[in-house]
Amino acid sequence: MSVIFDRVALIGLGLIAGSMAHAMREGGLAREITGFARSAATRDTAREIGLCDRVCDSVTDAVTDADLIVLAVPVGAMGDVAARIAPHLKPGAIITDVGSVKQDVIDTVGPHLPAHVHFIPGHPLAGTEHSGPKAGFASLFRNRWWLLTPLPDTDPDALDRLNRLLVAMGAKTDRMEAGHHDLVLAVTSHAPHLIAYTMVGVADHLRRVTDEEVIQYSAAGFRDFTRIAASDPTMWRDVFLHNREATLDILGRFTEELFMLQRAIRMGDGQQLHDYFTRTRAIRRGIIDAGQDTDAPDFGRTPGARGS
Ligand SMILES: NC(=O)c1ccc[n+]([C@@H]2O[C@H](COP(=O)([O-])OP(=O)(O)OC[C@H]3O[C@@H](n4cnc5c(N)ncnc54)[C@H](O)[C@@H]3O)[C@@H](O)[C@H]2O)c1
Ligand SMILES: O=C(O)C(=O)C[C@]1(C(=O)O)C=C[C@@H](O)C=C1
Repeated sequence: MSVIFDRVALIGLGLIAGSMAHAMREGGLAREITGFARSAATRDTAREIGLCDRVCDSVTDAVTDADLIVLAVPVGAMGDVAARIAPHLKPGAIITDVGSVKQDVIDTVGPHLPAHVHFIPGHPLAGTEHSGPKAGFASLFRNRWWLLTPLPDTDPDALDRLNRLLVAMGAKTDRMEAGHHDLVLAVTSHAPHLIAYTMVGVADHLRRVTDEEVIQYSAAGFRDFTRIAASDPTMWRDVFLHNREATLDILGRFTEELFMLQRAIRMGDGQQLHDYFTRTRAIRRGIIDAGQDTDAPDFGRTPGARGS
């Protein structure tokens, strides 16, 4: 692999930035990686494990002379970070983010950035329930989608260069309109996380009645919920606050379906339950047949260039 960016600045040194650092180093994709995180403890840990070539104590130092700046902080912090770094950005620099929500990030980051940089919002559809500088690993993005939501006037050369980096880190890339992205992710990621949080909350209430049995005998389905419900509280608070409308839309639909199934159970309508589960099984099999079993199904993405 060859160098794609001379200097990359990672702002926020958690799971996603850390995984990018490992993947870029493994592939020799950047000549120098600088990093900054808000908390001194996180910066110290990042230094201890040698996550970046240079961990800076100020965000200004981290972005000065950077060719690529990656905003990898919770969605609610993106606007503030953009405002702080804006005066220090090199002309021609590319700024991307990895936030799980796109329209809100465009609305809060975009207005701070000078006209002489290229802002290309993005979102890797890859993660774990772990967070922090020690959570990252080089293969996180391998064979996973990385969606880009470029603005209409985005410079094609800048887009191509960023795309090359993402593909070199192992990702499959696609483009999507930001509002559409937020609706798709509300279905495939945001609402499912809220449902997992709720289910674990219900089990926690029940535990007070049944003592330890809920935990001791937890079956595979519930264990999957607990894994997801262990995800970072700040990140997920911000996702729901900043993708509010799409999430509420999907939760409204979810509640209607749940009531319908609840009624079928109450009425003993086995046929309705069986038909419903047959349809959902076909969806799962369709995902596997399409080779997407590790990622989100295609909910009518807008057509766009694929990176791989
Ligand atoms: N975790 C996932 O599964 C996942 C997947 C895809 C995208 N994302 C998105 O990536 C972003 C980062 O998530 P993560 O999982 O790496 O989180 P993380 O909690 O592991 O890391 C976040 C980092 O940001 C730092 N930070 C927080 N506020 C800051 C601020 N104001 N200025 C500077 N640094 C600040 C924290 O110190 C921490 O180092 C989020 O926007 C999230 O929505 C997460
Ligand atoms: O695998 C997980 O733990 C995840 O939740 C990752 C996951 C998701 O698939 O929903 C979570 C949030 C993101 O923005 C992208 C990916």
